[in-house]
Amino acid sequence: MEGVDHLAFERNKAQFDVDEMKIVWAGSREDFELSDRISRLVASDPVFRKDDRAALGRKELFKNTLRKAAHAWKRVIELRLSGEFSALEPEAYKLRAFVDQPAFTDLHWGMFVPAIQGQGTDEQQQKWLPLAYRMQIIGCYAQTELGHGSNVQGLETTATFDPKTDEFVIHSPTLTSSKWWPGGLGKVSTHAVVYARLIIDGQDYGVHGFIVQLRSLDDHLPLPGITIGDIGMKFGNAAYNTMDNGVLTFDHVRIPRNQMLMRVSQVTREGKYVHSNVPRQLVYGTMVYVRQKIVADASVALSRAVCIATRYSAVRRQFGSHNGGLETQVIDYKTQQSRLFPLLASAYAFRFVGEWLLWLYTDVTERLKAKDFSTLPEAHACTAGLKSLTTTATADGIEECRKLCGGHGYLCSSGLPELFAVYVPACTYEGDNIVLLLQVARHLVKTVSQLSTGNKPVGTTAYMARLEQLLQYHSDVKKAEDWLKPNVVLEAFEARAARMCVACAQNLSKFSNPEEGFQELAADLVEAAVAHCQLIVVSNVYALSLLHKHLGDFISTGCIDPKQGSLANEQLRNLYSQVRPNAVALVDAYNYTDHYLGSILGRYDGNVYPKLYEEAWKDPLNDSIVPDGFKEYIQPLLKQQLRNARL
Ligand SMILES: CCCCCCCC/C=C\CCCC(=O)SCCNC(=O)CCNC(=O)[C@H](O)C(C)(C)COP(=O)(O)OP(=O)(O)OC[C@H]1O[C@@H](n2cnc3c(N)ncnc32)[C@H](O)[C@@H]1OP(=O)(O)O
Ligand SMILES: Cc1cc2nc3c(=O)[nH]c(=O)nc-3n(C[C@H](O)[C@H](O)[C@H](O)COP(=O)(O)OP(=O)(O)OC[C@H]3O[C@@H](n4cnc5c(N)ncnc54)[C@H](O)[C@@H]3O)c2cc1C
Repeated sequence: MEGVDHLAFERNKAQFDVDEMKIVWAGSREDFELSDRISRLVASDPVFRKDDRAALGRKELFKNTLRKAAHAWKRVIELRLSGEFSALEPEAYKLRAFVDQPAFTDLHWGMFVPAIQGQGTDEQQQKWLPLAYRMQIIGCYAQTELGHGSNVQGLETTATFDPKTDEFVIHSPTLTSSKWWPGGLGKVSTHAVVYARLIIDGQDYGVHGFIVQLRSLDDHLPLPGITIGDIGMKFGNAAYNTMDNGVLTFDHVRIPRNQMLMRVSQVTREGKYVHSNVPRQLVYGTMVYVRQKIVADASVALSRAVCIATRYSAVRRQFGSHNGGLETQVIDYKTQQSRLFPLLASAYAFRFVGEWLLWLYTDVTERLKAKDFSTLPEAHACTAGLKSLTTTATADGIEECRKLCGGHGYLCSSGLPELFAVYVPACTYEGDNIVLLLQVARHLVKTVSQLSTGNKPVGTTAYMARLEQLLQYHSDVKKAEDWLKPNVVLEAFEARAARMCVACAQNLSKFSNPEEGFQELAADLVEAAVAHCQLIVVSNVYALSLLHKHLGDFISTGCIDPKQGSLANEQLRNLYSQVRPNAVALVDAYNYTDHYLGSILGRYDGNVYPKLYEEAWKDPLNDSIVPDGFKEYIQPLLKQQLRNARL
């Protein structure tokens, strides 16, 4: 029934203050009030309706996205939600909150602007950032090519310095050098930060960033020498098809020398290459920035799915009726809890580890300003590893939430198929998850190999300093509640990670060619990297469900024995019983509007069945009783069969 809260009985079970938890989830009371205000504005604005996406064709879908993005920008300005232009991120995130689907603005604010901020000189920032902040130009991040994405050093686009004219000539020498994938590139962006091989006097200086104008600011047509378009439909119906991921080729396009991003390296008027004594990897800085943002994104995406699955699990009843009484809520089945509650915990865990990663990223950014590069390897390893870990867990978690909702989870009106289709490329973009874990593994093996030189590991590898102890470690857990002691859990995770890293390092040492060994042992190295990254999350937040899921590692590395593993599982069941009365309240704390969730199963009021039934009839297929095509194709067949039967 309208207006009735079918989940009130669940909400009354909460054993904590939901309003306080809303502040915790939002990060601060100010952030909560702003996000609450924006989400309600969006929900009440017909421009931001989402229920029509599945029925729109690609062109209408994209046009509608442009309309939403333009309206969102106007509303951000009208409502004075736009802080000082220097306060970049709130703009980006406010726009995303309004538009709430992949759009060119993600890349303008999320990559084009940060690339100029991180790799542009002060003069270049003063010239380009005000144009970008006011959206007088629209930018994208054009790095990936048809032939190379993971291997950035393999990019083929060239930027050849011409001393006669003081210009770079940007060119696509091969088909595989075509820029391919950049979001916002296909139909909208007027400019791009293009990553290309710097060539001076025949010498290749490797990949650098260049600001290139792609389209006229008058008629939006591609400039001379530029061939540009969309790469075509992607996974899912609406999903990422609201984004114009593009293809771009250059035919000897000339740009002024001062459009090479020159904070890290410079080219003088005379054509001399100057590489100030900073790590060349600073050219990758934008990717590091986005990877830490993607960890925060993971907590949002996973919490949306968990909110839907938790509320529906409390509404759905199946079996268990006695004497005509109510059937059992599926959330009370221990199997449902063992699948759902770890995801509920993960959403919170990723939210908090994302805060920690933002602190780490901010710290390394401040250090870089002071030419302190000491924590750059740690920042790279943590952003790469946590981006990989959280996106894999979130993509798998959204799919699990669909399954937790049974058949109705497969309906578009559940919101889960669209959420999954939009989310899963996160396991690939901003770095393929396996490639990134291999980066973490390199960092870990290097750390272990340097222990013998007296090099003291710091940051998230500090536990390696206690290697002797960790290699002797065996948990002294004797009863289930011992697993509630944070130090008991932490030591087990440290020992597991240390032992897996040392085992890899020892096996690598058997290879005369280290690179060959690394390739041969890559699968083991990835597992060791996962163990290390899970330790980072655990040391910042949570554990037991991970320990249970990876029990094989803990037992095979001798950290715990099977009995202790079963005690952990027993304690996990006890914890599920403690979570159960708070489950609905814990997802209410995300403070998501029904509009934002876009899910009938996840409605705040739990009024699922009437709304599911109502929604079905809106499908265009129900516009006619007899569907188009039936009389043309099927009825003749039926009649023929009937005639044959009478013969
Ligand atoms: C509104 C805000 C929105 C924000 C978010 C919105 C969501 C956006 C949606 C979609 C965006 C998607 C955009 C993209 O996909 S952009 C393209 C992304 N591409 C990649 O991520 C490419 C991945 N590949 C790489 O990063 C590199 O190729 C590499 C795998 C790291 C290898 O690089 P390279 O060959 O140069 O390096 P080596 O492996 O040989 O290592 C050499 C040493 O360099 C160190 N290193 C490597 N990378 C970094 C780094 N980023 N920072 C610091 N140091 C780095 C490495 O550790 C080695 O060090 P050592 O000491 O061992 O020598
Ligand atoms: C939705 C979406 C949006 C994107 N947006 C942008 C954008 O705005 N700008 C941009 O520049 N790019 C963008 N990209 C491109 C994206 O960054 C790349 O696709 C990503 O970096 C992966 O690279 P790849 O496609 O070359 O994968 P590949 O590296 O070809 O991966 C294929 C397989 O090879 C494996 N593999 C590769 N190298 C190794 C290795 N050394 N060891 C072991 N296994 C390996 C991978 O694990 C994977 O299983 C986007 C991609 C998507 C899907």
